[in-house]
Amino acid sequence: MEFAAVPEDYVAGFAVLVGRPNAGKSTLTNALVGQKVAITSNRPQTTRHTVRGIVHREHSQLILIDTPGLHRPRTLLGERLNDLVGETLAEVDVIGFCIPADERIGPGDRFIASQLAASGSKPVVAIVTKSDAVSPERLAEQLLEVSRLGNETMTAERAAREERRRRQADPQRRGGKKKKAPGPFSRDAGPRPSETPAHDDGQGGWADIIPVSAVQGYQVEAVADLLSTYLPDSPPLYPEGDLTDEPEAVMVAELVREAALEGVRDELPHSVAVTVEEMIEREDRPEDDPMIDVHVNLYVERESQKAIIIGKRGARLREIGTTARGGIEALLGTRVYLSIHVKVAKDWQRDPRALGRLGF
Ligand SMILES: Nc1nc2c(ncn2[C@@H]2O[C@H](COP(=O)(O)OP(=O)(O)OP(=O)(O)O)[C@@H](O)[C@H]2O)c(=O)[nH]1
Repeated sequence: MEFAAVPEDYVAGFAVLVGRPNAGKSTLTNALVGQKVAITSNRPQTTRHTVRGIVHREHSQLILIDTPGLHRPRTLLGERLNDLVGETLAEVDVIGFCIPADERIGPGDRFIASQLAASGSKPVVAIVTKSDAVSPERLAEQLLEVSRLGNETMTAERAAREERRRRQADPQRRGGKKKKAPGPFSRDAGPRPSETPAHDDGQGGWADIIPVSAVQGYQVEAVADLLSTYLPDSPPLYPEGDLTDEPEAVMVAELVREAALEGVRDELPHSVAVTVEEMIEREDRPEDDPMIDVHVNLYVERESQKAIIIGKRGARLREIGTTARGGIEALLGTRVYLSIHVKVAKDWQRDPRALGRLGF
């Protein structure tokens, strides 16, 4: 691409949307990018893989990374998800913390806020999502509560940081005997660089707070503008027109997984995983009507779950296949033959080798 044509004040960089499951991250990503790239569903935690959307503007390029909901780890898989989120936070220029307008701020939000405050070095914009779902009065209240949350978590984190610094500067306060004066390379020599706040927004809380409705398109542009103000001067990082750089196979797997979760009575989002074994163009097809053979494995943890997925005489599995095939055909732009093999992989969530095989 031709960088010489880029305006002098061009900015480009990475943003990540975090928030508890169902907070509206995927829907907002899609609204910002203007095309469906992440997978949305009304079930929590469907977004396992990092899916990027790119917002191209005349003077900016905002690369959005959509992460799974940051949450308290329960299983090894949960821990992996949180690791992934931690790594992503370190790589971005700005963090958008999504908090839905139509739910009270809860322990999940507080947990995430404290994690963000502790990681400390990146500006955090609080985005109050689904603002169409509540009255203006309730929205105003929620904005106040979000601002309060920012003040509480950031202030508490700063106090804790200050306390750590004091303890390190004064060994007696740590309850031990008085030691020799610390040498220059000792841990007691003062605050370590990582404990110095790299970003101080001067407000005691969030870098900014903004309400949005991804569904009604209210303030979507404003969110893109606001996030872009935190990007560094840089030429575009991706050629224009790239909406996602996610490998197709990952999207295909997500489409199958999403279809498999729809309509399942019990919430089993962590018990289903999908791998794409093969995607090959079928030979001997007319040139104007190609077809791709897609073979996937759908893993569940128990025989009982396998029975749920397959359904009576295979009825559910056929439905899953039809729904997923529709999405995959739209994605690939050709006809698709989809075959799904349902397999039981016992306790795959707790088995690191199985997790590796499944791409985590
Ligand atoms: N009314 C309204 N509903 C919304 C809006 N944005 C998202 N939703 C709904 O909220 C639900 C969750 O949205 P997602 O975008 O899948 O949420 P998420 O945070 O990506 O969820 P996970 O993938 O589970 O982390 C879906 O049913 C959406 O239709 C909005 O602006 N207004």
